[in-house]
Amino acid sequence: MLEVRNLYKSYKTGSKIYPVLHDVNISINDGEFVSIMGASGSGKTTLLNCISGFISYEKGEIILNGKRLKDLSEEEISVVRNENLGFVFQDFMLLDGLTVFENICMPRIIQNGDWRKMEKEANKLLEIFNISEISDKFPVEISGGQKQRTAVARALINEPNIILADEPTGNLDSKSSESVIKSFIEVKKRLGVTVFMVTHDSIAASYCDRVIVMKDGRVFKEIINNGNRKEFLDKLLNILKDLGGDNNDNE
Ligand SMILES: Nc1ncnc2c1ncn2[C@@H]1O[C@H](COP(=O)(O)OP(=O)(O)OP(=O)(O)O)[C@@H](O)[C@H]1O
Repeated sequence: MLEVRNLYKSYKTGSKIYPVLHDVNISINDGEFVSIMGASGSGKTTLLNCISGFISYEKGEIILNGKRLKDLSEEEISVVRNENLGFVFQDFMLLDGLTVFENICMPRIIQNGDWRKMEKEANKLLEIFNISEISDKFPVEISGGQKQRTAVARALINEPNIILADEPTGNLDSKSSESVIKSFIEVKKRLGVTVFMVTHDSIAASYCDRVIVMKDGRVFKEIINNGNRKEFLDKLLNILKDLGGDNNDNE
């Protein structure tokens, strides 16, 4: 369970203070796949970075697996980050000199984990994401979609229960985007992992259980997917149209 309660965050530049998040309240259930959308500058990445413990905030609470982030030391936050969270970024962040298999194992190698257990888990992830055949290839030899699926597998090697993804389909064509989103659905179904994704891609968001739309640092609307993806996408597009601005890459 991930909860954000009455969150306020501002940035200070020189003597000026720029408020970015105002009284944000979000609650995400275990195993839910939730997207966060909204115009550029509405505070989506800031919210994700607060949840990751990468940046501080002035007021409010973030509760991850029952732990209030504010009560934790830097060291304890790092432990939560390593054990409970997996990260996926727009730019994949794979190491060019390592194969797909080695990239996936990297977070576990850093932790000096049990090699045989790691190998077994990496093989399971390769199979889930349909990348077993490219496990010995290097990032330069694979497609964008395969790179991102490798990155999702890497995010899961330490068995987190929450994946935080910032624009995971931002650098992909529509077919590769779909393959990445389907990998998140697999993650949710087979491993029960919660996925929280920032995106401008309404097609990608239409696969989610719920979409939270932000406007000017506030939660503007929440839309629940009742199972009809086409209907959900139409609803989403209408809300984004009402928002105006550059909030939708698919229009
Ligand atoms: N480190 C920072 N220092 C000062 N201001 C910042 C900083 N990071 C972000 N901002 C400002 O905070 C606001 C929210 O930024 P944020 O990146 O969270 O928005 P976003 O909704 O993720 O935007 P985008 O969709 O373009 O990625 C913007 O006005 C941005 O300029």
